[in-house]
Amino acid sequence: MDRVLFTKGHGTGNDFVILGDPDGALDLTPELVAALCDRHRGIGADGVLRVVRSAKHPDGAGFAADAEWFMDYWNADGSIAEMCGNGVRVFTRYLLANGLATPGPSGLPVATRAGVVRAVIDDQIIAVHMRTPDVYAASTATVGPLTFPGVAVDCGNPHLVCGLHDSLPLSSLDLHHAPGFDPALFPAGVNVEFTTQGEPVEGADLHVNMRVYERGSAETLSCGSGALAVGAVALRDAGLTSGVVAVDLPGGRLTVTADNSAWWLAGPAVLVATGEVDLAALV
Ligand SMILES: N[C@@H](CCC[C@H](N)C(=O)O)C(=O)O
Repeated sequence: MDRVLFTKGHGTGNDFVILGDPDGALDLTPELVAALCDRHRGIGADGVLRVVRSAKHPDGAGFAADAEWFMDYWNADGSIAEMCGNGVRVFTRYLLANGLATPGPSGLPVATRAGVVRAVIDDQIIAVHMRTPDVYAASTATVGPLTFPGVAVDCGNPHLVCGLHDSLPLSSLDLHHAPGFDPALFPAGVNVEFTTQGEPVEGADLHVNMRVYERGSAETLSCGSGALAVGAVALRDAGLTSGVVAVDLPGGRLTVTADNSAWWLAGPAVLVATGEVDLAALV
């Protein structure tokens, strides 16, 4: 199976190579994923989404009764992650575009390593009912000589949200290298979000600007689960248990809504290309 069909898509600039593999026949390896995501020698992406029937993947089989499709998510370096908020939204767009699923009255269930989430489609915007983020510990991140206090948040995958003082713009951070973090608190690594408070925007209770350095993918234009973590910390810091948080990232705006303990992540999800890749030419 040297030649394989792929689709390229993104959610607010967080881009993915999507591989339709309903029966789990593809021998996806860390090396192959890293080669596909290589922006010079491969297709180029922040990660790979394998679209596989839950029943046909060992990590998805336990969810097969609740969700037909499993998002097998891989970071650009070939590592596997539990959750990808933008990935779920792009994955849903792929299912719809290829006639692989039809949303029911309560949306479209998608299985992930962090459990089953539900996507609701409103034209260009896809909103996902995410699991409740758990804000659980104080920690720090370092960028060069700078140390930033932060808060650990579990969104199914690990996050560390660090608020910057108003005097330090987000653009001043050098995120060419991975921020330092406490490996005792994050033994499997962590996605690090840096935030500043935004000006008031219409339709949102809070507005936050954010940059992210993702575990396994370096700095990306957007991170959905990161935005969820940032939204949870912003609401907590404002003393709110529900509300709407507009999160502006380099790739665009995501909206986090907490409503009666239900947490939603919403934003655009776009498919931009389809093609055929010669796997033998990659590695
Ligand atoms: N960009 C994703 C998160 C992808 C996984 C992350 N890099 C990890 O290793 O946990 C998102 O939109 O949530």
